[in-house]
Amino acid sequence: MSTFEIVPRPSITIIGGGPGGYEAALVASKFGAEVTLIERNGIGGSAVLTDVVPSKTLIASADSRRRVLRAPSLGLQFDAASVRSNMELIDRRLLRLAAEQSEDIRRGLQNNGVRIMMGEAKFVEQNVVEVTTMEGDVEQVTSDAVLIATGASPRELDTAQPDGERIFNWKQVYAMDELPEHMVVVGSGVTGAEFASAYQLLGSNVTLVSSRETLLPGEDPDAAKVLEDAFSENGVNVISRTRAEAVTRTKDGVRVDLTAGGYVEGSHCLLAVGGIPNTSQLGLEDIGVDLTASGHIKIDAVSRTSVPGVYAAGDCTGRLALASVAAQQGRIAVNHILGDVVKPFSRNQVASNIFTSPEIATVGITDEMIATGDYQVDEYMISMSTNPRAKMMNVDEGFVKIFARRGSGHVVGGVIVAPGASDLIYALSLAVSQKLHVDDLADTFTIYPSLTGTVAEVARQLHRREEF
Ligand SMILES: Cc1cc2nc3c(=O)[nH]c(=O)nc-3n(C[C@H](O)[C@H](O)[C@H](O)COP(=O)(O)OP(=O)(O)OC[C@H]3O[C@@H](n4cnc5c(N)ncnc54)[C@H](O)[C@@H]3O)c2cc1C
Ligand SMILES: NC(=O)c1ccc[n+]([C@@H]2O[C@H](COP(=O)([O-])OP(=O)(O)OC[C@H]3O[C@@H](n4cnc5c(N)ncnc54)[C@H](O)[C@@H]3O)[C@@H](O)[C@H]2O)c1
Repeated sequence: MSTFEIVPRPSITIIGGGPGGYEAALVASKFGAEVTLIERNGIGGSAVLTDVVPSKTLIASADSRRRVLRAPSLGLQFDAASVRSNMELIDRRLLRLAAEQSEDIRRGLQNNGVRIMMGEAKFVEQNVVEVTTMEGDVEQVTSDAVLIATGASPRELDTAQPDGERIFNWKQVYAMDELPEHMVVVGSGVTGAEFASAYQLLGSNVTLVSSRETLLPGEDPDAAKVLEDAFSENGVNVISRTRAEAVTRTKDGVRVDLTAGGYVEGSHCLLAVGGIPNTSQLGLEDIGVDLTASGHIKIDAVSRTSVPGVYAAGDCTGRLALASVAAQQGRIAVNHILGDVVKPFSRNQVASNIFTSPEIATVGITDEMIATGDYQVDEYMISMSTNPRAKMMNVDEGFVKIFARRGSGHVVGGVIVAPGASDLIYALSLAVSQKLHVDDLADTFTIYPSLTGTVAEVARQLHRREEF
């Protein structure tokens, strides 16, 4: 007799086909659950179709142009004026990549036996979800548990309505025939900073309207400073401590009125003023799911909502809006539903990367958390400009910083600002998740010459000699 004959096959309904939903669906179906995934737009979610994949593909083109234009400093000679960004080709490529990835995920789900329903879902009861399909048919799905992974949408300002021609939100920006002559980016969070960096590197003039004193509020201040210097050096015009009051079309472009007075004109405007959770049309109030004041779904560390059997993951929960976090929360929910070993979600181990030039990667405890006084750490930072490989590559900006628990010497966090920081951070991420000691990092072989040499060097500086 097989296990499935003894234990009934649990059924799980998942609303939303982004990383929070599709990762959970894959894990659940592999472990024998009967899974229905409902998606109203496209499999892969916003992450694959409009947010992560297109923006990072755009940035890959921008970064290639940056490297080509820097090549003369390495002794290469060519006509730099001919290195132009063809937006039509760039946008076509990134949309194709996004569509292909969506299709890969759809195939993977189907191969694993997940039932995919394309349509809009809402709760009827806590274990009954009603789906209105693309064709207008209505069907009810009843299951043992429901996972909500409905993501978020761009926040809109009444006085700055995107029209998809000159005024964009981040989902609309990939339909341009020509490189914007002057892109005004509103919002200096991660989205605004990444797009400002990308369009400048592609060859646009860029103005960034920042409501704060510094760029990247909440991120590592040393890293934000490196980016501010890079923007200043590259000619990105940052207007700080003012908000965009209104954005309107002019004859040839856009005009952005500022709350501090005055205005800035450009050819195009990109609004990057944050997101709002997709939680309002789901019938959550009817079944008693608790929401925060901002409309996010309240969950605990194993992704449970206030209603038994209803779980939530990803951007709709407002806990670190990252694709990797959404996927982990979804996997945790499934493990909990299926009664498997569950490791609760821990903010203190999350790694993230800001894909500007240079990249900014962070893991574990942050400067902001240390400032609360809850964590006692020793920290050390070395500039990348001292690294031999960086010199060979003509990299003169960036650093490695490590936080070690004071007294024990265990690595609890770190920041890497460098080209390829998104890959370099893995060593620190492993150290944080496996509770390695700074001496473990220091004693691990690195390649000479390599950027990771600086990771080991920072760890060596944090070594404490035992007193005899
Ligand atoms: C410009 C940009 C760049 C980003 N880059 C990165 C990055 O590089 N790395 C990173 O980790 N994160 C990045 N993020 C964040 C990342 O996109 C999100 O954290 C991630 O998409 C969250 O995944 P999710 O599954 O919660 O939601 P989503 O990816 O938004 O998927 C939710 C899905 O649910 C569907 N849905 C909603 N309501 C319903 C309903 N009622 N019925 C059926 N379906 C519904 C939606 O159509 C959507 O497809 C970026 C965000 C932005 C805006
Ligand atoms: N590489 C990545 O992993 C990546 C990339 C993009 C976004 N994200 C995630 O998505 C989430 C959202 O980031 P975001 O940058 O889209 O939103 P955000 O809410 O973090 O930043 C929006 C910024 O716009 C400002 N703002 C609001 N109204 C304004 C106005 N009228 N004028 C000027 N500024 C205004 C806000 O003060 C805020 O600083 C973050 O958690 C981020 O981590 C991740």
